[in-house]
Amino acid sequence: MNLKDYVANVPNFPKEGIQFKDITPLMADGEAYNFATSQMVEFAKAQNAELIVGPEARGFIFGCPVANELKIGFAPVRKPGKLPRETVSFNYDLEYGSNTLCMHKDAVKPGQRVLIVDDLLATGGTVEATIKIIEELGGIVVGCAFLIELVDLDGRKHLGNYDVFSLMQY
Ligand SMILES: O=P(O)(O)OC[C@H]1O[C@H](OP(=O)(O)OP(=O)(O)O)[C@H](O)[C@@H]1O
Ligand SMILES: Nc1ncnc2[nH]cnc12
Repeated sequence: MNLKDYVANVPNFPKEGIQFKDITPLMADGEAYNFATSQMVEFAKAQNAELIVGPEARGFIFGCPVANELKIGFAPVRKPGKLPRETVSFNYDLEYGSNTLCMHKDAVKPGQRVLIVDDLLATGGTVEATIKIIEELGGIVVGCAFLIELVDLDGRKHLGNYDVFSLMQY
């Protein structure tokens, strides 16, 4: 299966100059969606992940099915003001704009093996912020899995010591 057949490129969204990768056609096709999450499940098994962490909102789309298939937990990374209990937060820059991300303080157990799952690696700011939060909470990041990697933006420069898995590269 060629997963790229299920990704629509949208020029100049949400800003001039951005080539936006729209994953909704992939999500709409049950076979393609299942194929993509199954590949992430295999990576999660190989890394002996005990918890999946996914950033709002598109990280939920891939992280939750992976966690559910493995019968392990999922912990959300969210934008400020969304999580109701005590949080840890981190600021970062995006390909378009900047952001702050938060996790509940008790979302990760000290020593727990955590796999980060998201739809897309661009500049790497989101995954770097997520790693910082997980490690502050005492978790061990055993890898990062993405549906799409935008290689020209070199997000891997933030991920030198981590195992990175991506299903499609542009
Ligand atoms: O590698 P980076 O440069 O950090 O970019 C990648 C992030 O950007 C997108 O999320 P976005 O912040 O647009 O939020 P959304 O998932 O809620 O649309 C995408 O889903 C990744 O999480
Ligand atoms: N080019 C892009 N397409 C889709 N999501 C993104 N998140 C950051 N950059 C993106």
